[in-house]
Amino acid sequence: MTNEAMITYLKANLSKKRFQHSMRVAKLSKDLAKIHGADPDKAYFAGLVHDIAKELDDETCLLYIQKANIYKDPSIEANPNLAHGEIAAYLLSTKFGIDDESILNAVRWHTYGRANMTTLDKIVYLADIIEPKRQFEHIDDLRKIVVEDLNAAIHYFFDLCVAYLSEKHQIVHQNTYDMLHTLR
Ligand SMILES: Nc1ncnc2c1ncn2[C@@H]1O[C@H](COP(=O)(O)OP(=O)(O)O)[C@@H](O)[C@H]1O
Repeated sequence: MTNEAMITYLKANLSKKRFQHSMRVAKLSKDLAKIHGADPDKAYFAGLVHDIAKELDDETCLLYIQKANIYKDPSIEANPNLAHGEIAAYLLSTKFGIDDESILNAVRWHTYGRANMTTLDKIVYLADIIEPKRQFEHIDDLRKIVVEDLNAAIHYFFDLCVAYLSEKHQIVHQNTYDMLHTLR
């Protein structure tokens, strides 16, 4: 599937806000791939499609969680839409014929990470968090660290994320701890 065809699909099927976010994540993922030695075209495409399932309601997410046999971490039990990355990878492979595992994995794990993240996984995970329209305390520091060192950026974001999630009384997905323990 070409970038153009996917952009047309996303424009027609996502809200304007989500579509524009996806375009920014695609562009930033491509730029980061050039800096950190990943494939810029794969990074662009993964960024483009990362949120293809983000606007599904909880009922539909639960359906796909069953269908795709997605592990029901307590954080997902509490918030089925948290699994939108894993659902997106399932949809991209079954409905769009995308078979590049490195792209599917970057999409699959973009929200909570996984053990042994690849450079492409890290790029899409971080691009989603720091795309130009995001705004939160310490984001400018985080943006600098992302350019220097992807692993350090993930550690830095984790501390912010834990504080943010505990404020919202949300549970950190187990994969996020696995990601941190295996970063290299
Ligand atoms: N339960 C969770 N476990 C681990 N990481 C999470 C969890 N919820 C959110 N995150 C991380 O925090 C970021 C911001 O979360 P949130 O504001 O809920 O999502 P978004 O702004 O993408 O809609 C996500 O992109 C993800 O990296």
